[in-house]
Amino acid sequence: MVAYEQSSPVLQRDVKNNSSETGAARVSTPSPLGVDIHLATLGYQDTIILEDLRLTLHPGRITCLLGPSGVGKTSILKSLAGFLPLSKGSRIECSDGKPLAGRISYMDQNDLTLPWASVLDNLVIAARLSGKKPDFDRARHLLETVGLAGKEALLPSQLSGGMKQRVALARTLMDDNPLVLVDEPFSALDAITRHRLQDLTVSLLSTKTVLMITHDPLEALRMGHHIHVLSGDPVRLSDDLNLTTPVPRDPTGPDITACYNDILALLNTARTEELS
Ligand SMILES: Nc1ncnc2c1ncn2[C@@H]1O[C@H](COP(=O)(O)OP(=O)(O)OP(=O)(O)O)[C@@H](O)[C@H]1O
Repeated sequence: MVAYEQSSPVLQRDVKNNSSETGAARVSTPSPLGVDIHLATLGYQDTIILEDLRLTLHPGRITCLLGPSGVGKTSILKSLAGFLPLSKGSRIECSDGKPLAGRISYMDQNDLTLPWASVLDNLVIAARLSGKKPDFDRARHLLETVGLAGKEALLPSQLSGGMKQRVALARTLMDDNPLVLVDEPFSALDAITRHRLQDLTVSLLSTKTVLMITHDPLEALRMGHHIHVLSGDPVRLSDDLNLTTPVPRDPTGPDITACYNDILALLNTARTEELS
Protein backbone atom coordinates (compact mmCIF):
# COMPACT_ATOMS: atom_id res chain seq x y z
CA MET A 1 0.00 0.00 0.00
CA VAL A 2 1.43 3.39 -0.91
CA ALA A 3 1.36 6.30 1.50
CA TYR A 4 -0.98 9.13 0.56
CA GLU A 5 -0.01 12.65 1.40
CA GLN A 6 -2.62 15.36 1.81
CA SER A 7 -1.80 18.37 -0.35
CA SER A 8 -0.83 21.55 1.39
CA PRO A 9 -2.14 24.76 -0.16
CA VAL A 10 0.34 26.29 -2.57
CA LEU A 11 -0.40 29.71 -1.19
CA GLN A 12 1.39 28.76 2.00
CA ARG A 13 4.53 28.03 0.04
CA ASP A 14 7.32 30.43 -0.67
CA VAL A 15 7.41 30.32 -4.46
CA LYS A 16 10.42 32.23 -5.71
CA ASN A 17 11.26 33.38 -9.21
CA ASN A 18 13.42 31.07 -11.29
CA SER A 19 16.28 33.19 -12.38
CA SER A 20 19.75 32.70 -13.75
CA GLU A 21 22.77 34.80 -14.55
CA THR A 22 23.99 34.88 -18.14
CA GLY A 23 27.13 37.04 -18.17
CA ALA A 24 26.20 40.58 -17.20
CA ALA A 25 22.54 40.12 -18.05
CA ARG A 26 20.22 38.67 -15.45
CA VAL A 27 17.62 36.54 -17.19
CA SER A 28 14.40 35.91 -15.31
CA THR A 29 11.72 33.47 -16.30
CA PRO A 30 8.31 33.47 -14.61
CA SER A 31 7.87 31.01 -11.76
CA PRO A 32 5.49 28.15 -12.41
CA LEU A 33 2.03 28.99 -11.10
CA GLY A 34 0.39 27.30 -8.13
CA VAL A 35 -3.39 27.29 -7.94
CA ASP A 36 -5.64 26.63 -4.93
CA ILE A 37 -9.19 25.72 -5.84
CA HIS A 38 -12.26 25.53 -3.63
CA LEU A 39 -15.52 24.81 -5.38
CA ALA A 40 -18.34 25.28 -2.85
CA THR A 41 -20.74 23.70 -5.35
CA LEU A 42 -20.57 22.99 -9.07
CA GLY A 43 -23.40 22.00 -11.34
CA TYR A 44 -25.79 22.76 -14.17
CA GLN A 45 -29.17 24.52 -13.82
CA ASP A 46 -30.66 22.88 -10.69
CA THR A 47 -28.36 19.83 -10.61
CA ILE A 48 -25.40 19.94 -8.23
CA ILE A 49 -22.68 17.45 -9.19
CA LEU A 50 -20.15 18.28 -6.52
CA GLU A 51 -19.87 20.13 -3.22
CA ASP A 52 -16.98 21.46 -1.19
CA LEU A 53 -14.21 20.23 -3.49
CA ARG A 54 -10.70 21.40 -2.66
CA LEU A 55 -7.84 20.83 -5.07
CA THR A 56 -4.30 22.19 -5.12
CA LEU A 57 -2.36 22.42 -8.37
CA HIS A 58 1.32 22.47 -7.49
CA PRO A 59 3.63 24.79 -9.46
CA GLY A 60 5.29 23.12 -12.43
CA ARG A 61 3.68 19.77 -11.63
CA ILE A 62 1.22 17.51 -13.41
CA THR A 63 -1.91 16.73 -11.40
CA CYS A 64 -4.09 13.92 -12.78
CA LEU A 65 -7.80 13.41 -12.17
CA LEU A 66 -9.29 9.95 -12.64
CA GLY A 67 -12.85 8.80 -12.06
CA PRO A 68 -15.88 7.10 -13.56
CA SER A 69 -17.57 8.57 -16.62
CA GLY A 70 -19.97 11.37 -15.71
CA VAL A 71 -18.49 11.99 -12.26
CA GLY A 72 -17.61 15.61 -13.14
CA LYS A 73 -13.98 15.69 -14.29
CA THR A 74 -14.57 17.83 -17.38
CA SER A 75 -16.92 20.10 -15.42
CA ILE A 76 -14.06 20.93 -13.04
CA LEU A 77 -11.88 21.87 -16.03
CA LYS A 78 -14.73 23.94 -17.47
CA SER A 79 -15.11 25.85 -14.20
CA LEU A 80 -11.37 26.63 -14.13
CA ALA A 81 -11.49 27.75 -17.75
CA GLY A 82 -14.40 30.05 -16.93
CA PHE A 83 -17.03 28.20 -19.00
CA LEU A 84 -19.03 27.37 -15.86
CA PRO A 85 -19.69 30.20 -13.40
CA LEU A 86 -18.18 29.89 -9.94
CA SER A 87 -20.82 29.42 -7.27
CA LYS A 88 -21.10 31.59 -4.16
CA GLY A 89 -18.33 30.72 -1.70
CA SER A 90 -16.08 29.21 -4.38
CA ARG A 91 -12.60 30.60 -4.98
CA ILE A 92 -9.64 30.07 -7.28
CA GLU A 93 -6.42 31.63 -6.02
CA CYS A 94 -3.08 31.79 -7.81
CA SER A 95 0.29 31.76 -6.04
CA ASP A 96 1.24 35.11 -7.63
CA GLY A 97 -1.96 36.75 -6.35
CA LYS A 98 -3.18 37.57 -9.86
CA PRO A 99 -6.42 36.33 -11.44
CA LEU A 100 -6.27 33.06 -13.37
CA ALA A 101 -8.41 34.33 -16.26
CA GLY A 102 -6.50 34.67 -19.54
CA ARG A 103 -3.61 32.45 -18.39
CA ILE A 104 -4.94 29.03 -19.35
CA SER A 105 -4.34 26.75 -22.34
CA TYR A 106 -6.68 23.88 -23.14
CA MET A 107 -5.73 20.66 -24.87
CA ASP A 108 -8.14 17.78 -25.44
CA GLN A 109 -8.70 14.63 -27.47
CA ASN A 110 -10.49 16.60 -30.21
CA ASP A 111 -7.21 18.33 -31.13
CA LEU A 112 -9.32 21.52 -31.86
CA THR A 113 -7.42 22.34 -35.04
CA LEU A 114 -9.12 24.55 -37.61
CA PRO A 115 -9.71 22.27 -40.63
CA TRP A 116 -9.31 25.00 -43.26
CA ALA A 117 -6.04 26.42 -41.89
CA SER A 118 -2.57 25.00 -42.49
CA VAL A 119 -0.59 23.51 -39.64
CA LEU A 120 1.47 26.70 -39.40
CA ASP A 121 -1.61 28.94 -39.50
CA ASN A 122 -3.21 26.87 -36.74
CA LEU A 123 -0.36 27.93 -34.48
CA VAL A 124 -0.63 31.66 -35.19
CA ILE A 125 -4.41 31.96 -35.36
CA ALA A 126 -4.73 33.24 -31.77
CA ALA A 127 -2.27 36.06 -32.50
CA ARG A 128 -4.09 36.95 -35.72
CA LEU A 129 -7.49 37.02 -33.97
CA SER A 130 -6.19 39.27 -31.21
CA GLY A 131 -4.62 41.68 -33.71
CA LYS A 132 -1.01 40.80 -32.79
CA LYS A 133 1.81 40.19 -35.24
CA PRO A 134 2.05 36.41 -35.80
CA ASP A 135 5.41 35.00 -34.68
CA PHE A 136 6.08 32.59 -37.55
CA ASP A 137 9.67 31.88 -36.46
CA ARG A 138 8.50 30.71 -33.05
CA ALA A 139 5.68 28.67 -34.63
CA ARG A 140 8.14 26.94 -37.00
CA HIS A 141 10.55 26.28 -34.13
CA LEU A 142 7.78 24.70 -32.02
CA LEU A 143 6.63 22.54 -34.94
CA GLU A 144 10.21 21.35 -35.30
CA THR A 145 10.32 20.63 -31.54
CA VAL A 146 7.26 18.37 -31.77
CA GLY A 147 8.68 16.61 -34.85
CA LEU A 148 6.54 18.29 -37.50
CA ALA A 149 9.23 20.14 -39.48
CA GLY A 150 8.27 20.06 -43.15
CA LYS A 151 4.52 19.66 -42.38
CA GLU A 152 3.81 23.39 -41.99
CA ALA A 153 1.75 23.72 -45.17
CA LEU A 154 -0.42 20.62 -44.66
CA LEU A 155 -4.07 20.80 -43.61
CA PRO A 156 -5.14 18.94 -40.43
CA SER A 157 -7.07 16.43 -42.59
CA GLN A 158 -3.71 15.35 -44.08
CA LEU A 159 -2.31 14.45 -40.64
CA SER A 160 -2.56 11.29 -38.53
CA GLY A 161 -4.22 11.43 -35.10
CA GLY A 162 -0.82 11.51 -33.40
CA MET A 163 0.39 14.34 -35.65
CA LYS A 164 -2.76 16.36 -34.91
CA GLN A 165 -2.12 15.95 -31.18
CA ARG A 166 1.43 17.19 -31.74
CA VAL A 167 -0.02 20.28 -33.45
CA ALA A 168 -2.25 20.74 -30.39
CA LEU A 169 0.81 20.44 -28.15
CA ALA A 170 2.76 22.97 -30.24
CA ARG A 171 -0.20 25.35 -30.08
CA THR A 172 -0.35 24.96 -26.30
CA LEU A 173 3.34 25.93 -26.14
CA MET A 174 2.71 28.81 -28.57
CA ASP A 175 0.13 30.22 -26.12
CA ASP A 176 2.78 30.02 -23.37
CA ASN A 177 0.20 30.15 -20.59
CA PRO A 178 1.26 29.00 -17.11
CA LEU A 179 -1.72 26.66 -16.54
CA VAL A 180 -2.50 23.92 -19.05
CA LEU A 181 -5.77 21.98 -18.81
CA VAL A 182 -5.52 18.63 -20.55
CA ASP A 183 -8.67 16.53 -21.14
CA GLU A 184 -7.96 12.92 -22.22
CA PRO A 185 -5.63 14.05 -25.00
CA PHE A 186 -4.29 10.67 -26.02
CA SER A 187 -7.34 8.43 -25.62
CA ALA A 188 -7.90 8.04 -29.38
CA LEU A 189 -4.28 7.10 -30.16
CA ASP A 190 -2.65 3.71 -30.57
CA ALA A 191 -0.46 2.45 -27.73
CA ILE A 192 2.94 3.34 -29.21
CA THR A 193 1.91 6.82 -30.41
CA ARG A 194 0.27 7.44 -27.03
CA HIS A 195 3.43 6.40 -25.19
CA ARG A 196 5.62 8.71 -27.32
CA LEU A 197 3.24 11.65 -26.93
CA GLN A 198 3.09 11.14 -23.17
CA ASP A 199 6.90 11.44 -23.09
CA LEU A 200 6.89 14.49 -25.37
CA THR A 201 4.15 16.21 -23.38
CA VAL A 202 5.92 15.64 -20.06
CA SER A 203 9.14 17.02 -21.46
CA LEU A 204 7.66 20.07 -23.20
CA LEU A 205 5.25 21.05 -20.41
CA SER A 206 7.85 20.65 -17.66
CA THR A 207 7.73 24.35 -16.73
CA LYS A 208 3.93 24.52 -16.79
CA THR A 209 1.38 23.68 -14.14
CA VAL A 210 -0.83 20.99 -15.62
CA LEU A 211 -4.22 19.55 -14.68
CA MET A 212 -4.89 16.43 -16.73
CA ILE A 213 -7.97 14.23 -16.96
CA THR A 214 -7.43 10.65 -17.95
CA HIS A 215 -9.33 7.36 -17.78
CA ASP A 216 -6.09 5.42 -17.82
CA PRO A 217 -4.39 4.73 -14.45
CA LEU A 218 -1.17 3.83 -16.24
CA GLU A 219 -1.14 7.17 -18.06
CA ALA A 220 -1.64 8.99 -14.74
CA LEU A 221 1.16 6.96 -13.17
CA ARG A 222 3.57 7.60 -16.06
CA MET A 223 2.92 11.34 -16.22
CA GLY A 224 1.49 12.54 -12.90
CA HIS A 225 3.25 13.99 -9.88
CA HIS A 226 -0.08 14.16 -8.05
CA ILE A 227 -3.04 11.86 -8.69
CA HIS A 228 -6.61 12.07 -7.38
CA VAL A 229 -9.60 9.82 -7.96
CA LEU A 230 -13.08 11.37 -8.01
CA SER A 231 -16.01 9.32 -6.78
CA GLY A 232 -19.43 9.44 -5.16
CA ASP A 233 -22.51 11.60 -5.45
CA PRO A 234 -21.93 14.41 -4.58
CA VAL A 235 -18.36 13.90 -5.71
CA ARG A 236 -15.44 13.49 -3.34
CA LEU A 237 -11.76 13.74 -4.16
CA SER A 238 -9.40 11.02 -2.93
CA ASP A 239 -6.31 12.01 -0.98
CA ASP A 240 -3.34 13.06 -3.05
CA LEU A 241 -1.28 10.18 -4.35
CA ASN A 242 1.98 12.12 -4.40
CA LEU A 243 4.68 10.41 -6.46
CA THR A 244 8.14 11.81 -6.06
CA THR A 245 10.01 9.88 -8.78
CA PRO A 246 10.79 11.74 -12.03
CA VAL A 247 8.34 11.66 -14.96
CA PRO A 248 7.77 10.09 -17.43
CA ARG A 249 8.03 6.87 -15.45
CA ASP A 250 8.89 3.45 -16.76
CA PRO A 251 5.54 1.58 -17.00
CA THR A 252 7.23 -1.59 -15.73
CA GLY A 253 8.84 0.12 -12.72
CA PRO A 254 8.07 -1.20 -9.22
CA ASP A 255 6.54 2.08 -8.00
CA ILE A 256 4.04 2.00 -10.88
CA THR A 257 2.99 -1.59 -10.21
CA ALA A 258 2.35 -0.89 -6.53
CA CYS A 259 0.38 2.30 -7.15
CA TYR A 260 -1.57 0.83 -10.09
CA ASN A 261 -3.31 -1.60 -7.75
CA ASP A 262 -4.16 1.19 -5.31
CA ILE A 263 -5.68 3.33 -8.07
CA LEU A 264 -7.65 0.38 -9.42
CA ALA A 265 -9.01 -0.22 -5.92
CA LEU A 266 -10.12 3.43 -5.66
CA LEU A 267 -11.72 3.28 -9.13
CA ASN A 268 -13.47 0.01 -8.27
CA THR A 269 -14.89 1.58 -5.13
CA ALA A 270 -16.04 4.56 -7.20
CA ARG A 271 -17.70 2.23 -9.74
CA THR A 272 -19.42 0.21 -6.98
CA GLU A 273 -20.79 3.42 -5.43
CA GLU A 274 -22.03 4.50 -8.86
CA LEU A 275 -23.90 1.20 -9.42
CA SER A 276 -25.39 0.90 -5.90
N1 LIG B 1 -24.12 21.18 -20.30
C1 LIG B 1 -24.60 20.35 -19.36
N2 LIG B 1 -25.86 20.50 -18.89
C2 LIG B 1 -26.34 19.69 -17.91
N3 LIG B 1 -25.64 18.67 -17.37
C3 LIG B 1 -24.39 18.47 -17.81
C4 LIG B 1 -23.80 19.28 -18.83
N4 LIG B 1 -22.54 18.84 -19.06
C5 LIG B 1 -22.36 17.79 -18.23
N5 LIG B 1 -23.46 17.57 -17.49
C6 LIG B 1 -23.62 16.53 -16.46
O1 LIG B 1 -22.66 16.75 -15.43
C7 LIG B 1 -22.16 15.51 -14.96
C8 LIG B 1 -20.63 15.53 -15.07
O2 LIG B 1 -20.26 15.60 -16.46
P1 LIG B 1 -18.73 15.67 -16.90
O3 LIG B 1 -18.69 15.78 -18.38
O4 LIG B 1 -18.07 16.73 -16.11
O5 LIG B 1 -18.22 14.24 -16.43
P2 LIG B 1 -16.85 13.50 -16.74
O6 LIG B 1 -16.42 12.89 -15.47
O7 LIG B 1 -15.90 14.42 -17.41
O8 LIG B 1 -17.33 12.38 -17.77
P3 LIG B 1 -16.51 11.63 -18.94
O9 LIG B 1 -15.43 10.88 -18.25
O10 LIG B 1 -17.54 10.70 -19.52
O11 LIG B 1 -16.02 12.67 -19.90
C9 LIG B 1 -22.81 14.42 -15.79
O12 LIG B 1 -23.88 13.90 -15.04
C10 LIG B 1 -23.30 15.14 -17.01
O13 LIG B 1 -24.47 14.53 -17.51
